[in-house]
Amino acid sequence: MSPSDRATGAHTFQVDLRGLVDLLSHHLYSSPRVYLRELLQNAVDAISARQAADPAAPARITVHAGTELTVTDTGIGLTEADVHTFLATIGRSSKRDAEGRFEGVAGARGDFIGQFGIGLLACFVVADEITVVTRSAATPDAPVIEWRGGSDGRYTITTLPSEAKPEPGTTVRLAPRADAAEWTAPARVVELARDFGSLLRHEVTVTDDRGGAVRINATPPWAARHGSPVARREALAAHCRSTFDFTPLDSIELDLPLVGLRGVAYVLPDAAPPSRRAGHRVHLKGMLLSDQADDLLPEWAFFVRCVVDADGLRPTASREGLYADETLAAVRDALGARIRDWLTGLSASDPALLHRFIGVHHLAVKALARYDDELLRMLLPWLPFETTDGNVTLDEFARAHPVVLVTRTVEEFRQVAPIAAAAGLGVVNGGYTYDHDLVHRLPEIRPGSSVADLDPGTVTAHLDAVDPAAELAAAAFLAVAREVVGRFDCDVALRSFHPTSAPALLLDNREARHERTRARLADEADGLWADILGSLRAEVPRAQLVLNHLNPLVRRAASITHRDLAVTAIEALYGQALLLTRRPLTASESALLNRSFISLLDHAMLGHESAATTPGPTGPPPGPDGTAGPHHPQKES
Ligand SMILES: Nc1ncnc2c1ncn2[C@@H]1O[C@H](COP(=O)(O)OP(=O)(O)OP(=O)(O)O)[C@@H](O)[C@H]1O
Repeated sequence: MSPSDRATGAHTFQVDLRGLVDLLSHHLYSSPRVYLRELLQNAVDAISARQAADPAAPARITVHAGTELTVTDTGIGLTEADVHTFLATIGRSSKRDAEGRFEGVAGARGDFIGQFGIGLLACFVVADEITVVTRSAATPDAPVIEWRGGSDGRYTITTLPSEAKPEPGTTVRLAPRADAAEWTAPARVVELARDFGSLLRHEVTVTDDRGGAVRINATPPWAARHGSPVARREALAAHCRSTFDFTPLDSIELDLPLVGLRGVAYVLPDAAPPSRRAGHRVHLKGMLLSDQADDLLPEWAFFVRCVVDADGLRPTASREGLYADETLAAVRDALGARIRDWLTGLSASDPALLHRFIGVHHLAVKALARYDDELLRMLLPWLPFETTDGNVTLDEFARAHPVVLVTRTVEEFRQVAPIAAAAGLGVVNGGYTYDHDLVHRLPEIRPGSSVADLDPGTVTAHLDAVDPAAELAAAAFLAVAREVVGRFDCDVALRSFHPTSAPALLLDNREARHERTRARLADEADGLWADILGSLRAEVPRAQLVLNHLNPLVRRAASITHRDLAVTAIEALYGQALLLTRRPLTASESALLNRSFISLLDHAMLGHESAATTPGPTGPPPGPDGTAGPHHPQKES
């Protein structure tokens, strides 16, 4: 402390080494498995440092999984002074200088994976002691040094005879604790080494006590030479199968030289829900950083899973995620553009594949096309929509229908589609996610086509009016009908339409229903609430019950003169049309259905009883009180 420090009362932080080692080694990483990643990474960096000065230097990493675990490299090694400086100082790294710049030729070339000077501590998750035996390649006459470090922060340094390590390089040795033995068992070590190191650029081998040796890395398929484009495609598909366990619909090669990125985006063969973002495997300089990276691609690209290896992206300190900086944002945009290009290029290069792709991923494409004019122009004609002509593309549909009508909800579509189709109208179901918006953009892509929202008025206008005499004959019945359904804010019209088997059509839409509910609440409420709801009141939109004059049942109903039966008939027709809309019913609608059903049953049984008691088919059925009468009076249920 300087005199001036004393004067101002300045002090220096003290570090409790045990606590720090515990924090970094146990709490920074998500799983003990990372110990092997840190050891492999140090070995790779040591080889890069040696090769920067001597490109012909050997480049081998051997992991031995036996009673002890060792990782041996042919890298740069350390002198005794290096050991004190780098191994024994937490946060000090030979790969960066005091200003945080990468050190030396290898550092300048961006060859190093490590940078924080804390990685070795990950070994304390599985062992209480780390032993490093090292011989420097940079200082050939430097002795072999053994460093032993404990998780309590103590370390010793011993000079060993030259035979202890005849060649330059480093061996790190761990004696796993009993409770961590599962992480160093040979089979587990092979699995971990494959997972982390499959793309490492130096030879990595795992050996065991029985003399077994497994090579865990090979040239990735995108960097290897292939005999033909077909062989290349097959090699990529095989890589996808072994990495992700699916056969891709296609493989999109990724290459961004500016950040030294190469890899592949594999197109999922099945639809993935947009909410489930696919985890990508991101390697930095060959070493796996994450198998669940979700910020590598734009959100819309949820139909691919990537494997990439990049030099220019930065890891977070736990080395389990990508550091969210401008480079990552630029990489995300560039990879997004690449995937978009693949998609747009497909329509020219492989329409059959595009069809298969759209069959599986049309939701993703629709989501994407809403914000991307070029893609929309390219792909809208290919996208399937539910229409009155079946499941067809918009292009096909627009060719057959100069005016494309679109519903806002699936429910409206279900309701009017058969009748509209019979009346020659072309209707698209706009009720599914994105579809309504997309259909409305059709005129931008197909000049001359026109799109309109389907409303009840449009449908009714296309249904044939009945002749005035028939209308007049049905006037009494229609008056009862208007009175009965008027209570539900519904009008009644008599029209002729196909199919003749449909007795009635209820034209209604969700907005109108909401508006009616609001108006009813305003009527029921009092005080301030009624004023507020009342001030919102617009003209209350009414639904429309269209009775089909071509339907034999409706014709017979139209001639009913008995009021009670007419009420039951209209309630039954309205109830049936209501059910066909497939929307939830209100309490009063359910009560109406119930009532009409019971009344009809009553009428049917009455007819049956009268047939049994009355001789001759022409006699009128008796009333409920036993008196003869043409019809049974309506009963309230
Ligand atoms: N196998 C090795 N060969 C040579 N030097 C090594 C080896 N392993 C570790 N070192 C030295 O020990 C230092 C500390 O290693 P450590 O793994 O803790 O951090 P790092 O690799 O520098 O950075 P990071 O925390 O990002 O992994 C390294 O900078 C390096 O100088």
